[in-house]
Amino acid sequence: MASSTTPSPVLKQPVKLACVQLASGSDKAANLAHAAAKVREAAAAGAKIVVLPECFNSPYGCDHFPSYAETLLPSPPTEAQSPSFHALSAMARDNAVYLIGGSIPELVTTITTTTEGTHEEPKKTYYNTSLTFDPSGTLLATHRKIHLFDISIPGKITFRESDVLSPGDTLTLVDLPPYGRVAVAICYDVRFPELATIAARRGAFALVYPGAFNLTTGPLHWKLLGQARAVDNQCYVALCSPARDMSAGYHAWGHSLVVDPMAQVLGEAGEGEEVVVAELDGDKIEEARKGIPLRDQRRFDVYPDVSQGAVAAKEP
Ligand SMILES: NC(=O)CC(=O)C(=O)O
Repeated sequence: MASSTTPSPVLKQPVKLACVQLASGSDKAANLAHAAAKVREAAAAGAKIVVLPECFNSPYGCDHFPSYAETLLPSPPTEAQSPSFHALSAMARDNAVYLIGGSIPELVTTITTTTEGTHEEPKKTYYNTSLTFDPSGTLLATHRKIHLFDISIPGKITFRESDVLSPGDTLTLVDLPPYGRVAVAICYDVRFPELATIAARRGAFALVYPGAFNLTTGPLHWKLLGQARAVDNQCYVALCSPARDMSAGYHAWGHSLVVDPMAQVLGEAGEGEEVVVAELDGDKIEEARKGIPLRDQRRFDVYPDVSQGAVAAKEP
């Protein structure tokens, strides 16, 4: 059995988190300006942690990733390399909030030598990448979507991010003092419970997923997965979607939500633009863990603890 200890609270003081369910179009500069206005609105509502959706500065789709991709490395990039980096940094700084900046397509260009060794040619690799900034506008963490969205449901939806994107390979934990630690992952990553479990056992008080489910999987799984990750790990979960746009190529489900450690939905958007604000309270995590003491009842003599051993993680 797991040992019985009394860990210190993972969320050290209550904090308001906002999911900004954003309408984005094809004009990147307009998307960034609009995001800035909505982050301001979230901050004015008292949020100290603000979350934007997956691909908040572009339409979502494999055809769009290369044309919207920005160069983030070496960090910090120039304004020309990544206008989104600079816009997100300014949004965090201007509003004095932690900003989990949804995701943007990232371009990494590497120079490779051809097999003949005669000349070099650039190789382009694309990622779906989330940037987290602190209230001074400093970059705290970069998460590259680990599990690419490759699905095929006949007659409904086929999507293959791996046709264009490469997967990230590290779990991302970010310290947000004075509150505590969150995990950041992106959309399809929410379907992989191991990732969430490792993050929670490594002290995350919230699992934050910018995401963009669709009209097939959204109604079936979006809320279910948010509640499942919360109840499995007895922590908060935030899922932040783009607003639905039926004129776009990809129809996002919307329904951004925040779930508490007992799997109760604290706030949920509809389909359109909305800012969902919820107060996260460390006592709720401790109450859930005390009342249903899973952490003391685990049977690591029967199955392994996935959070132990070699995990590729960016620890803060
Ligand atoms: N868009 C995603 O990455 C995931 C998704 O829509 C789903 O899992 O369903």
